[in-house]
Amino acid sequence: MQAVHFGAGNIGRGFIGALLYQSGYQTLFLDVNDTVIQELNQQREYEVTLVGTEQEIISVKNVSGINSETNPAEAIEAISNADLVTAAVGPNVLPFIAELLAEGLKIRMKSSNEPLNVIACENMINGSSILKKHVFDYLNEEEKRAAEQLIGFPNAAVDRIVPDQRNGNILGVAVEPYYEWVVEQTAIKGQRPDIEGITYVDDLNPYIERKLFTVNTGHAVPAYLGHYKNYSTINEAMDDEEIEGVLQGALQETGEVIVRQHKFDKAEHGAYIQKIINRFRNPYVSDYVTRVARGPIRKLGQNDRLIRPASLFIQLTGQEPVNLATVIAGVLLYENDQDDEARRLQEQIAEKGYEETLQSVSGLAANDPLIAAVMKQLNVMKR
Ligand SMILES: NC(=O)c1ccc[n+]([C@@H]2O[C@H](COP(=O)([O-])OP(=O)(O)OC[C@H]3O[C@@H](n4cnc5c(N)ncnc54)[C@H](O)[C@@H]3O)[C@@H](O)[C@H]2O)c1
Ligand SMILES: O=P(O)(O)OC[C@@H](O)[C@@H](O)[C@H](O)[C@H](O)CO
Repeated sequence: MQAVHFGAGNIGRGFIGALLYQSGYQTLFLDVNDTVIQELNQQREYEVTLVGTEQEIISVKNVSGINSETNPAEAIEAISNADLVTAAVGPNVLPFIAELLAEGLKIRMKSSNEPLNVIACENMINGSSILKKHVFDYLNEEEKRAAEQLIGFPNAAVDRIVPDQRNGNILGVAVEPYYEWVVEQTAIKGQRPDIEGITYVDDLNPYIERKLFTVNTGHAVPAYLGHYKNYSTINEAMDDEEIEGVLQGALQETGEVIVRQHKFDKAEHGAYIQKIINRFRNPYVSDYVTRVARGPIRKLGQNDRLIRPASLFIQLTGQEPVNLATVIAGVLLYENDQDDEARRLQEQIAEKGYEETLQSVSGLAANDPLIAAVMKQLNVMKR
């Protein structure tokens, strides 16, 4: 079985590629990083090291790559012949892979009636549905009708902490042992892909919101407050009692929302929160605050890990989400010249000020109580 995966980065190699190999797939990675593609084609395998109290090494074999920027024709052909397409390129990159994907799907739909599923494995709500919309921009009406019949875009939630690799080994990845890959089975066309480790569910919404608003909201706390306090790694930030306090508080706030919205059991959710916090403390995983804080404009988006649960918390409880407001203030204070979005955010702040910038990137109305709550915390932090 042949899988085509967009994005041979951290999660692509450290999670999706490993599970696909263990389930018997040959995986062809499409990426624009030529060094990684060349190395994949030379080595034809790489190691994923599960780091915890004990180490385990998985040799991921049957892999190859195509530089989809310099060699689009081969990439399109590979897509047209695939048994499964997956992607982990980052939410902002999905529009840029859509045309190539659409070209591959057009060829496939002309030559075969075999269904195909495309799974976007990004930290976002409705990632595959959003990718589908971008792909459909490149199809005519007849192609869209055929694609509605044959091409599934099931949404997914993926969870495994895969830090940037700084060990000089281009392909090898050190990852935490924990993982979760939940896929919306109702949107699948044809047979469910038989991948060991996927949990299929009818309604993904509770799972993606629980993941995004616990793991990713939580992760944002040591990232932004850690950077604010001059720590460089998540582990260092996790040793700071004040940060730990905001983390616990923020996850109580998002927990209130998740339990009420999705009827999760309160005690079970409490245990889930503590398990997540322990994952951030894993001393064997060395993760930099700048990776976890990357893309601050995206992270202040209306449906992302901070604004959405904070808004829902206000709506549902009528109270101020003091801890989430503190993290959002931390995002507004995030300065990092190496991060394009952080630079752009600070440029906007210099031009329009914090309040107007927050409104424009989050889509919140000027009189939204969350804006006032964030400004209150920002003033405390700037003192
Ligand atoms: N790293 C994690 O811990 C983790 C965990 C869960 C989910 N995710 C999500 O997975 C996605 C990828 O994250 P990552 O950490 O692997 O990032 P990454 O930067 O390590 O990998 C992204 C890869 O996409 C490639 N890419 C960029 N533009 C491309 C294009 N046009 N076509 C093909 N490839 C392209 C990049 O070269 C890179 O190799 C994000 O949405 C992230 O939120 C990451
Ligand atoms: O990938 P991002 O930028 O959306 O978020 C940064 C981290 O929180 C994220 O990559 C986590 O490590 C991952 O989501 C864990 O499953």
